[in-house]
Amino acid sequence: PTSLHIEEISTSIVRSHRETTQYRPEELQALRWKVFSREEIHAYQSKSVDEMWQHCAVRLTDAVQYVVEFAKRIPGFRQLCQNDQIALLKSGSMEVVLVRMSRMFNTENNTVFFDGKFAGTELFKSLACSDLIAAVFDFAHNLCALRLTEQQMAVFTALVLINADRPCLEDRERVQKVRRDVELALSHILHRDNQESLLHKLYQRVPVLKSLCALHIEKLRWFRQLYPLTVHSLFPPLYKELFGSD
Ligand SMILES: CCS(=O)(=O)c1ccc(CC(=O)Nc2ccc(-c3ccc(CC(C)C)c(C#N)c3)c(C(F)(F)F)c2)cc1
Repeated sequence: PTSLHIEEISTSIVRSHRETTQYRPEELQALRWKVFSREEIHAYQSKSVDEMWQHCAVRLTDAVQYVVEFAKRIPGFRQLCQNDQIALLKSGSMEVVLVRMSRMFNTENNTVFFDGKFAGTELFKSLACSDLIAAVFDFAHNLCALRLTEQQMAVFTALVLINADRPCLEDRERVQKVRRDVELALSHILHRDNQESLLHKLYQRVPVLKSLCALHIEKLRWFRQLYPLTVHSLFPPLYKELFGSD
């Protein structure tokens, strides 16, 4: 592909990213000191396990919906067969949500944007998943420290999604072809920003992403054993489709 073609791909992915994030970086920046009061934190901590899980599942599904929209706008994604589009989203959407979380992390007070304000890990106590929450916060903190630009974030998240090694793919070669262009787009952007060293650091973070998603699925299995009806009747259908083992 010509460098013009790669430029076009970068531009289109960056536009798709901007169109599919609920908050602009400057909006998140302006909100960064809007933290929950002690009373508000106490109210979250007083929720029952199943209530808090349901609340978070809804919030997570909102963020995932934007990632589904982002995927559909990545050049070449819609040309993949339906099965492969779903397989890539099933295995990659949570990873993209977690990467995007780094844009809404405040490293100065270790808080993340949730439900309209910035929350620390203690707010999620009633989930009974402190290890998962701690790992999600650590990941967001580390990635936030890399200070990715929106363009770098956009192309990196496209690369996280377009992965030919995912399970249950029918046409791997086709996925690899689409991935090739996204890889070139990321190298092009990092070269232009004179930050080639970031590529290695970003690839180093991918295994942590996988372990985070595996931990999330493990916790969901644990929760579903305790509260089958909550998952069955109160969890968003998309959440169950993407993260439920059925
Ligand atoms: C993403 C694009 S954006 O426009 O920048 C944007 C768009 C939306 C938001 C707000 C937002 O959705 N924050 C949020 C959502 C869910 C969760 C969360 C809650 C619980 C769990 C545990 C599990 C048992 C359900 C997990 C996990 N794993 C994740 C979190 C945070 F991780 F902090 F707890 C924050 C922030 C920026």
